[in-house]
Amino acid sequence: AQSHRWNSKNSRLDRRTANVRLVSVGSCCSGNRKLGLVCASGSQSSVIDPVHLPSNGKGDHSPKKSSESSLILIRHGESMWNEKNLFTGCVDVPLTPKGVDEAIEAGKRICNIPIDVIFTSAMIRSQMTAMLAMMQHRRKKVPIITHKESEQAQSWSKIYSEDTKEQSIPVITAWQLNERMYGELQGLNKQETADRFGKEQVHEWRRSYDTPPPNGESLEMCADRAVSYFKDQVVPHLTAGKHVMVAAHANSLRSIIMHLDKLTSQEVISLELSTGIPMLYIFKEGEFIRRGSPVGPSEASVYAYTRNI
Ligand SMILES: O=C(O)[C@H](O)COP(=O)(O)O
Repeated sequence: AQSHRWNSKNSRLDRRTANVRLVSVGSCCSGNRKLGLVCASGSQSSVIDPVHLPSNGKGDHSPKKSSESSLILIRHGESMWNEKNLFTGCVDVPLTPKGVDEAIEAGKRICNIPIDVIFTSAMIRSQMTAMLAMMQHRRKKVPIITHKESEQAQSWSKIYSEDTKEQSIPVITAWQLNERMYGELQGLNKQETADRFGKEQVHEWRRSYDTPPPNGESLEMCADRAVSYFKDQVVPHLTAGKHVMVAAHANSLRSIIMHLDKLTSQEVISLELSTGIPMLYIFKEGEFIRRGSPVGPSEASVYAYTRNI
């Protein structure tokens, strides 16, 4: 398990949900597929918060309409430059085999959470993470990257079957969700850079809100594009009752979580995201409620699942 700190004024999880895991506990008597949470604290384990997905008798467990939507945020799995401890930013590098495994594991953790639309950045490490995670999804719908970069791209990628479309999940790629541009640090080794410029200076570049790296983006500048895109393009889907997954990057997601959790520029300094660990929010009546996060380096990731999804 990787170390993970999610310290913020709004992220004090209900300890009741701490250290629980989402598991399928088989079908209950009415034939509904019941999902529950196994509270794995200590030696005791019990199923809490059972969730019933209505069955239409054909084995389809599409969630009943609810006033809630789920939002999954996930940082890409380990990339080849994460492994080399290099500043990556907007350099488009792929996952390592470990990053592939992290994406597959993430998919197992979210395999029962409904997903209707996926957003990724324009970078392969976030797209690989989304696709690999979706290979584990229970509904086995096919994630399809949408192409609207030109009229020809849009017309040449058209799907001419409503049934096939029904069995697909649109994947929308957006440069606005790319990692913050690390400027003249891109490609440099993080430890060597700290040795050269000082640990405090590099920490300031990496984690502060308004101090940009040399000729790069500050978190604030990254937020200007990532949070604006989230509000304009992602939130309307949630408002329409669609369940959304966003696969992106450490800092583009830090800027979005800062917005969701209303973190101050001081609090966001301590917000760290591990590679490949999904985080769950519930969107309800215009508000975002954190429903799960990894609670610590040695505990299973936490998904407190609401009754209505
Ligand atoms: O761009 C990178 O180097 C990593 O994705 C994030 O780097 P950071 O943890 O230094 O922000």
